[in-house]
Parts: sequence; C-alpha cells; structure tokens
Amino acid sequence: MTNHPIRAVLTDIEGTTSSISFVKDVLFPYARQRLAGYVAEHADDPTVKAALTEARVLAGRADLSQDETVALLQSWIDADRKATPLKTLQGLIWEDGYRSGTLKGDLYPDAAEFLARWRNEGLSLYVYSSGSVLAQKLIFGHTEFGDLTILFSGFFDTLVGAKTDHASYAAIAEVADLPPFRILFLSDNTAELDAAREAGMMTIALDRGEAVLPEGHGHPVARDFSEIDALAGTLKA
Ligand SMILES: CSCCC(=O)C(=O)COP(=O)(O)O
Ligand SMILES: [Mg+2]
Repeated sequence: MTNHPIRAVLTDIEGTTSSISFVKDVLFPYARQRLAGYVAEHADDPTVKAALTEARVLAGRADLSQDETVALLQSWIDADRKATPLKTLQGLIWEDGYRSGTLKGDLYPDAAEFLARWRNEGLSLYVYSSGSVLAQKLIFGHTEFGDLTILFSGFFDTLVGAKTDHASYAAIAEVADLPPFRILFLSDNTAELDAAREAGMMTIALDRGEAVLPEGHGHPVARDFSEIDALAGTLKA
C-alpha cells in the first residue's frame, strides 16, 4: 500500500482475518465445555476471582454462587455476549488448548499474506477484537503460517472500550500516535465500522460471504485482503 494516506492498519479478527465458524464452532464450544472445570481448578487465581466478581456486577447479581456464575457465563457464550470478564476467562481456557496443540489459530491465507506484505512496506499493524489481548496473541501466535504476533505493533480489546463506541477508536489512535485519518480499520461488522468512521478513521468492510452485511452501510467492501490495496488507493484522508 503506497501513495495513499494510510500509515497503519487496525484489524478485527472474527469475520475479518479469521472465519466466523472457527470462533463460533471451535473456540466458543471449547471454552464452554471447560469453563466449570477451569473455574473450579483456578478458584484462588486473582484474575479468575476478579472475572467472576465482574460478571456478577454486570449481571447485577452479587448473590450468585460459583456454579450459578458459571451458568451465567455459559449463557453469555450462547448469546455471543462480548463481556470483558467472559472474554478474559475464554482467553485463559484457550491458552491450554493452543499450548497443547489441540487448538490451531485459524487465519485466512490472504490475511496472512497481506498483513506480512503491508508490514514489509512499512505500515504499522494493530489488532482490535472483542477477544482478550491474550486470546488475540494466541490466535496469531499459533497459525499454520507460524507466529504472526511479531507483525503487530499493538493489540486492543474491550478494555479500551466497546467496539461500537467511537471513543475507543480515538483512544487507539492516541496510543498509535497517529491522527485517526491515517488509520484504516477493517471489520465485518458495520456498527464497528460506523464507530471507527465517526472517530475519523478510514474503513473497509470485509464481506467474506459468511455473514450478510446490512444494505446501505456506505463502507467500501472487500471480499478478501487482496482487494484492499486497490480500494485503499481510492480512500481520501
Ligand atoms: C481473539 S479470537 C476470539 C474472538 C472473540 O472472542 C470474539 O468475540 C470475536 O470478536 P471480534 O471482535 O474479533 O469480531
Ligand atoms: Mg468481527
């Protein structure tokens, strides 16, 4: 990507660099099945304790027992709720799976190819996902293309704010030390793209055919990463 205003690419994961089916059909069930056992085994771990407390606070149910809190978190997995304490616990459970080799980080080949190419061309790369930073590093660290975490200058999760809130993108631009209009945000979620655009970022929607994008969203559309270079040339800062 040259001769255009982009200095950094900020990418979503699920539906953008990795398939929705991997997250929904592999990662979520893996965590759901192991949640009760993991929580019981790590009941004294401060991170686990804090996540359970935060889940109870979010639910407004300080009275919930450990088992009831696990059931609540499982219902959040079923509803695909992007709650930070759930994402923290999922990341910890997936860590065992990646380290043992049971889980392999799913990554579209075009994403692997173009992320490496853009990095070589001097662009800075960042990740912004609802998955925890640990989960992001695990998925990019265990791909069939090797450990790709080295490509990225930073990782952001919902601790920076919700992905549908424009303030989150402004905060990321601050950390990246770039004006938002120098950053291209890639996602399959138009509410996220709207928020990034509101913060002043350039946006491209990924439409990989796994999910239907709403009509009239107004973001340029790429079917995979190989179409982004050409689209980026048409973006105006
Ligand atoms: C980091 S892999 C797991 C992703 C995840 O838990 C999730 O909810 C997907 O969110 P995204 O923001 O990447 O669409
Ligand atoms: Mg997504």
